[in-house]
Amino acid sequence: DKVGVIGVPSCKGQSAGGVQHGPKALRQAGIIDKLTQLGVEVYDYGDLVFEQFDDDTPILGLKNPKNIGLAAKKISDQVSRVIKDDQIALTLGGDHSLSIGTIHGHAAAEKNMCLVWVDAHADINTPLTSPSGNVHGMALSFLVKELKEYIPQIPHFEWIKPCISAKDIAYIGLRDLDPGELWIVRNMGISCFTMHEVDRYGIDMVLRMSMQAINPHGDRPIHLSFDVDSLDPRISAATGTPVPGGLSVREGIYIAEELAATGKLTAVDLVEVNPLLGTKEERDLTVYAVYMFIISGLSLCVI
Ligand SMILES: N[C@@]1(C(=O)O)CN(C[C@@H]2CCCCN2)C[C@@H]1CCC[B-](O)(O)O
Ligand SMILES: [Mn+2]
Ligand SMILES: [Mn+2]
Ligand SMILES: [Mn+2]
Repeated sequence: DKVGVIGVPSCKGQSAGGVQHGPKALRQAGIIDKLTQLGVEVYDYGDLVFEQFDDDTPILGLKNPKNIGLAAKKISDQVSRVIKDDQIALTLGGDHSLSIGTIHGHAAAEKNMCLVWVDAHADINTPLTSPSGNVHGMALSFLVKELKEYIPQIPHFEWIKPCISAKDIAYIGLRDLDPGELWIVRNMGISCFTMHEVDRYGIDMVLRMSMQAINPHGDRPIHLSFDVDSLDPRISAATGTPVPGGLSVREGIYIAEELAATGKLTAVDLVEVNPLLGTKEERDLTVYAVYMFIISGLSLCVI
């Protein structure tokens, strides 16, 4: 397989400075060199450049609508192009609001795609249920067809077409949801494997149940959106919203390997690495965990 790497130095979906340096930190870890050494054909599209707009007033509490809405459009177009070029779109973030663009772009290129969201959080607050106004916690609400009636008109978001159904999504690693998200996940029937299910069934069974739910015939392109805060903070402290009791590195790697082994992995987001948070050791460990995650997975794509 071929892999197209897209850097997205986004930070406006949340409030901790530094996450925009995630792409640089992941590149410096040597992801591209290692994949190349392993025989993966890698195309590096560099980092997307986003025009900065200072006149960006919050709307209904949602912060940075203009910057995020316009950035997401660029991301969507780029991811679409990469997938249409028959490459796996590997997006290096940046905060999780970038997934508005990557999932929208993936669906534009592969309308039958399905989504595995690995995260401590559901990131499905609507602008009206969000406790923070940070778009990284709302990304999915703009994309899920069944939520359309609950989403108010947001300037610069009008171009976003909901492109995925609740039944096409599987969550893994959840352990910190807001009340509005809990209602949505329960009432929309989204497959949800929290850390409780990971403890109870083990990661292999959780993956089998996830695929049974969203990709039973193994014919659908898979979008894997990986928030580094899905991992336990002891191995991924350099992130904006850490939550105790997360996945081990081995569980994370297993997810990447199993999804890659399906041969249907078509897009991967690596998000929320913030090199400015935590000590140097914590940063290096966080980056290394993401490196191991992606190398283990994509190196299987060579076979
Ligand atoms: N649901 C949230 C939102 O702001 O919407 C609230 N939460 C922080 C809050 C801290 C106090 C205890 C309850 N949680 C962060 C999350 C977004 C994470 C976005 B991600 O991309 O990092 O997953
Ligand atoms: Mn998270
Ligand atoms: Mn997230
Ligand atoms: Mn986070």
